[in-house]
Amino acid sequence: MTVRGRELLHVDRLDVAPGAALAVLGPNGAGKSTLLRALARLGRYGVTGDVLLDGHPADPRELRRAVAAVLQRPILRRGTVRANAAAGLRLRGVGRAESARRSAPWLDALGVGHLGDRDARTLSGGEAQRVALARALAVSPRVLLLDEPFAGLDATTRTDLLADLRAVLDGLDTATVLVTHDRHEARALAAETALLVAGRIRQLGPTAHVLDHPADAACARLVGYSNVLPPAVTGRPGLLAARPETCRVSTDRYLVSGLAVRGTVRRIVPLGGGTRVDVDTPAGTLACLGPGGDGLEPGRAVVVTVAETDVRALETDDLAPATRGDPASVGRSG
Ligand SMILES: Nc1ncnc2c1ncn2[C@@H]1O[C@H](COP(=O)(O)OP(=O)(O)OP(=O)(O)O)[C@@H](O)[C@H]1O
Repeated sequence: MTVRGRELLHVDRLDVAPGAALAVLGPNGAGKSTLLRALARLGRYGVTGDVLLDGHPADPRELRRAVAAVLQRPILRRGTVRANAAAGLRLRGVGRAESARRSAPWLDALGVGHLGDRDARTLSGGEAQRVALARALAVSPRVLLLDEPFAGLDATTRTDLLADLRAVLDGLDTATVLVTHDRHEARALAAETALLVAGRIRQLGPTAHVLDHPADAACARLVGYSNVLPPAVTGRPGLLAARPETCRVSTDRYLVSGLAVRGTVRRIVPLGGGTRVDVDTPAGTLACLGPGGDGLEPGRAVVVTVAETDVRALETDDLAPATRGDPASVGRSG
């Protein structure tokens, strides 16, 4: 997919089966929204290739009928919640009474049936997003495109909504594509996950596997294995990666087992449930997330340690952040 000759997205193939959910996880600017626009054939882009429905190339009209989308900021119209939930069906030419009858169960399924008479513009962010989802699902879409719909919600609201949506989708034949930069959303909603970096899919497979066995440094950072260690530091072949949650800061000079990297404390960052200690090492700054930073101060010589079971070996040795135009290399994992 190109805009004015610049390639924004280069995806060889991406399949989502009826009833399945695929998460596309990528950092800001990776091309996630562009991918959804490509799937719905929206916008003025140069597109090479096809969007297939049931194996047949679909034209923009067919796609408009088959696809429903929910965006990060729900666009609700003036009027009641009930009228908003029915709006998608009304747009497709369904009569007023029939639209109301068919959309009401979706408001119930998403836990906002009791708000039917409320002015939609008085809803909280979480409630509004539930109404937007009900409106999308009411048209019985064959394809549901979700563009970071949970991003603006607080953690509890998001967790509840993800669980409710997952339960609703489980009973449907709808193929769902969720784009997000949050790996927890991918885990909560999708059986398969694709990692999109700089417009290309770098890894694709079962969500649990992709999130725990990143293929390269860019994928590792995306799924929370943000401490990437080159051979020069570990003395082992190939790149290794570890999650900050599994890295410990030790003032002990001797390590019994696992991986150890010497460094000096850069700063200590108190967080909600613990402390992050940033340690400057020859591998760059490593983050260690744990219960406390007691007895540590900036400048102190320490050792960052990781248990062997928490270290992941990356498939490629490319340390450089991915840039647009990299050759495509898609790891199918799992
Ligand atoms: N119409 C356009 N014209 C020019 N560049 C565009 C256009 N649409 C998108 N881009 C560029 O394509 C890249 C991908 O944009 P996109 O919005 O798809 O990223 P994203 O992964 O959804 O990011 P975010 O998480 O920040 O929303 C960005 O560099 C963006 O500036």
